[in-house]
Amino acid sequence: ADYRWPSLQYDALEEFLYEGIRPDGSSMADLVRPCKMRGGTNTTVAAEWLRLVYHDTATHNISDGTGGLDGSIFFETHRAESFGAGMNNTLNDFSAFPNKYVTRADLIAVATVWAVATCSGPVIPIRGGRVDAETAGPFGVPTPADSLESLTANFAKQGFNVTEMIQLVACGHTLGGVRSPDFPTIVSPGSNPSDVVIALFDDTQQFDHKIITQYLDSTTQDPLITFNQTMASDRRIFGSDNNATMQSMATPESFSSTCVKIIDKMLNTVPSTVTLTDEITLLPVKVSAVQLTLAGSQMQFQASVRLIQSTSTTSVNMYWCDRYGAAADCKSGLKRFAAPGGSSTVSSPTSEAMGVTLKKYQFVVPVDVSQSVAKFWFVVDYGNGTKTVADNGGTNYVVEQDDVLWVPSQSRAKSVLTGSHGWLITAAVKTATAPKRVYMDCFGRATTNYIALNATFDLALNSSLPAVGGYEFYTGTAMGEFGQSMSFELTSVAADGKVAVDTYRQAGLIGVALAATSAVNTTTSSSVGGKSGAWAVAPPWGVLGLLSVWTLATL
Ligand code: HEM
Repeated sequence: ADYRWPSLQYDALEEFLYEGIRPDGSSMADLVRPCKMRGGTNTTVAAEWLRLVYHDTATHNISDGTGGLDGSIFFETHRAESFGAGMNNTLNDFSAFPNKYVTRADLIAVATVWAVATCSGPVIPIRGGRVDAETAGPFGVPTPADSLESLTANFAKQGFNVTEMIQLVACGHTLGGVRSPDFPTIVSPGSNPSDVVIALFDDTQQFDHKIITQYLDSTTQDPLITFNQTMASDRRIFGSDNNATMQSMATPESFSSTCVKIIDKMLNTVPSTVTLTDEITLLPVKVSAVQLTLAGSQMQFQASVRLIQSTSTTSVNMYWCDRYGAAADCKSGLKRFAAPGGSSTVSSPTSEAMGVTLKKYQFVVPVDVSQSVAKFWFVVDYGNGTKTVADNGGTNYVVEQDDVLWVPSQSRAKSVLTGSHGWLITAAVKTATAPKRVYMDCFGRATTNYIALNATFDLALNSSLPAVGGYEFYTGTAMGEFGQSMSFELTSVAADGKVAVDTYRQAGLIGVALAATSAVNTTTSSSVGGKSGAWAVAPPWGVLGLLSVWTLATL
C-alpha cells in the first residue's frame, strides 16, 4: 500500500509479471501465449510449465518447514519421479530470465500464473520473495502407482488435506496429458516407436472444468483413470471422498474459484525460512529504465513511464528540475519538459487476462552538464478533460546523484569483443571528485549451472575516451558467465572518501535502441507539479490515495 519508486524488488517482480520481458526485449511471455502448443506435440507449453511447478513444490514437508517452491527442480529432472521431455523443455524456457530480484523460484510461480491465464483460466494472485535452492532437494513427488493411503499421506506431508489434494490434482490435470515415452505402461507408443503419443486428460487444451464434468458423467479420457488400473492415481484421488469435491467443482465458476485458491496455496508453499512479499499488484504508473548518462559530447537523461491506457487520446510529458544553477530544484519556478520520443504497448498473459492495455512511453532528453537533473515527474493528459500529475506520491522521482554514471553506449557484451563470456562496462566519473577507486558489484542468476554469481571488479581510467563536461571515463570487465540478465552497481569513492553509487543497472539494456531524442521546453507554470518539498501528510483522497501510488491532482 505504501509503494514508492524505487522499490527494486517490487519493481522487478511487477515488471516481469505484467510485461514478461527482459531489458533486451526477449519475451518469456511469448513462449507460452496464446496457450501455445509445444512444437511436435499435442500438449501445450502451459501444461509443461504447470507440471513443473508442482514437482518443485511437492517436496515440501509441513512439519519441519523444508522444501517447497524453491527452484530445486532445476537440479532434479534426472530423477524418475520428475523426468520427461516437458520438464527439460521448461527448464530451457526459464533458464535465461531470472534476475537479481526475480529468483528462479519466483519465475516458476509467475510462469504458473501465466500458464493458467493464457489458456483461458483465471488470474491467480502472486507474491514474490522465494529463495532459490542451489542443490537438489529431498525425493518424494507422488507417482501414478502410489496407493490412496500413500498419496493421502504424501499430500498431508506437503500441507494439503484430502479435499485440497483432489482440488489441486484436478486443477493441474485440466491441462496436458500423459506421454508414451515417459509412461509406456500407461500410454502405448504408436506404430513408429519414435512417435510421441500424448493421451490428454480431457478433450480441451483450455484451463477449464471439463476434467471434472467428463469424470462425473463417465466420459473421461484421463489416462490416469481409464488406462492401467495400477497406475490410476487420478481415479483413486478423485473418488476418495465419494466425489463430493469433484461435484463441488462442476461449474465453470466453482472450478475457477477453487483453482485460484488452491494454486495460490501451492505457490505459497515455500520453506518456512522464506518470507513472501505483499501481493504483486499492477502499478497504475510505472517508472523504469531511468538513466542519467553521457552520450557523445553531452549529458543525456533517459526514463520510461508505463500507463494504463484508459482513453485512446492519452498523452504524457516528462517534467524535471535542474540539479545546479539558478533553477536548481525548480527554485525559481522554472521546470523543463519534453514529450516522449517513442512508445510501445507491453503485455503479459496476466495483463491480457485482466483486460488492461499498458503503454510505455520512453523519454530521451539532452541535458546541460552545468544543470544536470535533480528530480522528475510526469503530467498525463487523458484527452477527455482530465489531467493528472504522477509524482511518486508527492515526492517526485529523485535522481540520487551524478558523481558516477553508467555509460551504456560505451559498454558491450564481452563475447562481442573476444568470444569469451562477460561484460565490458564503462562509467563516467566526475573528475573533480578525484576518485581513488571505481568498482562494480555484479550479480547474475541466469547462469548455466543455475548458481547465482556475485563478484566485484575494478574499473580503470580509460584514456582512449576523451573527457566530457567534467567527467572522465573508467572501464572494467565483468569476467564470468553472469548471463543476459546481469545487473550491477557502480561505485566511485572520491578522494575525500565520499561514496557515490549508480544503483541497479541492467546489462541487458546495452545495445537496445533508444527512442528519438526529444526537444526540451521550459515553463514557469505552477500547475504542472514540481513543487519543492514532499507531502507532509497523506493526500486527502482516501481510498484512492491508498490504492494508488501517485498524486492525483486534477488540474
Ligand atoms: C498424485 C499426484 C500426481 C500424479 C501421480 C501425477 C502424475 C502425472 C503423470 C504421470 C503425468 C504425465 C507426465 C508425462 O507423461 O511426462 C502428469 C502430467 C501432468 N501433471 Fe500431474 N500428477 C500429479 C499431480 C499433479 C498436480 C498437483 C499438478 C498441478 C497442479 C499436475 C499437473 C500436471 C500437468 C499440467 C501435466 C501435463 C504435462 C504435459 O502435458 O506436458 N499434476 N501427471
